[in-house]
Amino acid sequence: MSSPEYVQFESGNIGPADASKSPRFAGIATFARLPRYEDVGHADIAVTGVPFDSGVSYRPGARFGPAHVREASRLLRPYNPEADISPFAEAQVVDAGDISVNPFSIAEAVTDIERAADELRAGGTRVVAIGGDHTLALPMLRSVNKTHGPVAVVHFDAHLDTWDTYFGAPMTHGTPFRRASEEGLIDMEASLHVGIRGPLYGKDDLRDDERLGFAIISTHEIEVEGVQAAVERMHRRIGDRPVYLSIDIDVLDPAHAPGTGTPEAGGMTSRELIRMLRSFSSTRIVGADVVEVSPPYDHAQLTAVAGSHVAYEVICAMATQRS
Ligand SMILES: N=C(N)NCCCC(=O)O
Ligand SMILES: [Zn+2]
Ligand SMILES: [Zn+2]
Repeated sequence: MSSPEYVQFESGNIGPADASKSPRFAGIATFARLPRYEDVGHADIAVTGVPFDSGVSYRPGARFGPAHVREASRLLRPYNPEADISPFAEAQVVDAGDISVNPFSIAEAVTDIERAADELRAGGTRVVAIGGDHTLALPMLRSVNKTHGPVAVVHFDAHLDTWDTYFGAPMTHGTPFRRASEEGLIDMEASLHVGIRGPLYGKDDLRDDERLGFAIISTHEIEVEGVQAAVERMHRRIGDRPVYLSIDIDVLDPAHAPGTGTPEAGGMTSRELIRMLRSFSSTRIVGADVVEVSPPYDHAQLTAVAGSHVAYEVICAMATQRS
């Protein structure tokens, strides 16, 4: 068994295994069949898995998300015609494997994730984390903050994730953005949630959320005003600030992404989400995550295909920018 033949671009970057030379269904899965970090030794952008779901409040399983997304990402191709970019030629993109996270202690796992993100980011590499549950956004933001200060968080999700505690636990998948706001990690003039919908605990959730520094573009608003109007409003708020993109796959309707822990009816289509993500190509993205893919509730890789394409679009938007 030989190792796959990677594409060598004129830019010097090493791309994915060549699907015309080694079948895309063969070999150990890396994201988009990219080389592993250790095969290249440096990276502009690193995809890393965070197999952690001890922060979920309902259905578990997202710990298996990274492996599932990698499997479904085998079919991604190296040229994105809509964005007119070959992301893996423009930037050296690698799969950095999974972060070793403690499944029995959320506090330790959060420390593990922050430390691993710090190490990956040390040489200027930008990290795209594949979850895992949404708890991981907190340590990712803590890491990014050390370089960039408070960033514009653009958070695609059905849920606010600015709740306070569950059973007294401060770090869960429903609370990362409240903690991040309290710690001064977010730019309170420029952060927003996109795709919010579904029942809340009460009106105070919205009052708290606003006080914590978030604006909301709801799924309802996207439906009534249209995707383009939502994109324009989003970018008016972000301006030219550094952006951290956090994408909970449950922002999609359960018809597009059934494999997730806390599904809510009436969500966006994957087409709408991809269109919104493409608008970030002119934005300085300093880090990103794609979270909450839970394979036990998935069917026919629907959610993993959506997750892998979402991560690919984020990489495309990042690839022409320098950190
Ligand atoms: N981050 C996600 N996916 N869900 C948060 C739901 C929190 C709740 O149980 O109300
Ligand atoms: Zn959610
Ligand atoms: Zn979430």
